[in-house]
Amino acid sequence: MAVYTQVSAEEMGVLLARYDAGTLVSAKGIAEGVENSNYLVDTTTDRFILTLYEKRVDVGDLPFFMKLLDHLADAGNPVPRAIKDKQGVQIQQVAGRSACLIEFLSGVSVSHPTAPQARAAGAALGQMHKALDGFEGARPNTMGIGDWHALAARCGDDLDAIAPGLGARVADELTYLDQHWPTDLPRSVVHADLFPDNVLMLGDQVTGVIDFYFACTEIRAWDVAVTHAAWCFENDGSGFHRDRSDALIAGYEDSHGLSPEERAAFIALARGACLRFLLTRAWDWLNTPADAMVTRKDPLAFLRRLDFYRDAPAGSLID
Ligand SMILES: Nc1ncnc2c1ncn2[C@@H]1O[C@H](COP(=O)(O)OP(=O)(O)OP(=O)(O)O)[C@@H](O)[C@H]1O
Ligand SMILES: N[C@@H](CCO)C(=O)O
Repeated sequence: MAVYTQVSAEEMGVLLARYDAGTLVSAKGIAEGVENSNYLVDTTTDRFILTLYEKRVDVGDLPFFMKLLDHLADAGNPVPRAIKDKQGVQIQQVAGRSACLIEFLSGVSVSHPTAPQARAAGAALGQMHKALDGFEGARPNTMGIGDWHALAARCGDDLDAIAPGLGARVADELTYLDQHWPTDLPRSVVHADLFPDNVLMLGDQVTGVIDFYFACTEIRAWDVAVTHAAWCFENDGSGFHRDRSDALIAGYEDSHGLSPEERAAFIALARGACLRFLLTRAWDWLNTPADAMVTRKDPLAFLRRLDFYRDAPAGSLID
């Protein structure tokens, strides 16, 4: 479920009156997602998403996210803008939460991408990276390599309760990444969470890229590595799909491209991507009661991916 905060029809009506967006016809809570409360809002003139920002989004970051989405949309990327009210305001207060009325984009997210869909996702990522070259906004990555030691320490011995030996495996990986993490690759603002559930598609076309709430300034190729780890395996981390991998990288090459230095660092970046999601999932796993309404995501799905990248011969994935 992802409706933590209830919004009454009266509150919804008061909100819509601030906009040139028609009057309320219906509003339904959206079940998908775990971070924020989302409603599908139909008015007499249009359809919108109403997002209320919950615990994980720092409201101080919202102006950065709005500027980023406006910049990407202006450059022709299929990302949803936050609608401006009659006064030009994008960030509102609804039911005690910061909230935005957001453009609705059509399409559905795929759970088992085909190679053509992976290619389209790679191309969409490259187009965004092109548009972000020179973008002036910046936001530190709060889930980057500098944060993984502390996150692992916070999980502590409980990692072994998820899987025997996981704590030692994480410690070894941190040592490897500290020694092999690239320091001189180009950086830019990146999406940082381009999983299939954050890409809306119609057939093989990308119709929407959503959920920019982890967007940050990072090594640009890390975004490719995150996307690769998210798209090229079975959801439980087993079964690497070589066809999706080739297609994803070909799509990215079509629209942006990787330098030889980025290619050389790709496996280390992908191992870092796996560790990031392993650790954040492990933390959530340990701190979300098993009977909570939110579905916990399996940290071991990223341990399996990590093992795959660790064992992949250098240059075997993207050459
Ligand atoms: N602009 C949009 N247009 C159409 N549908 C959207 C849009 N934004 C969100 N959705 C729908 O709402 C669902 C939840 O949105 P989202 O993934 O952003 O949730 P979240 O809780 O913020 O994040 P997370 O995926 O990290 O849990 C999406 O799966 C999608 O179906
Ligand atoms: N996409 C992430 C959740 C957001 O960080 C995951 O699947 O673990």
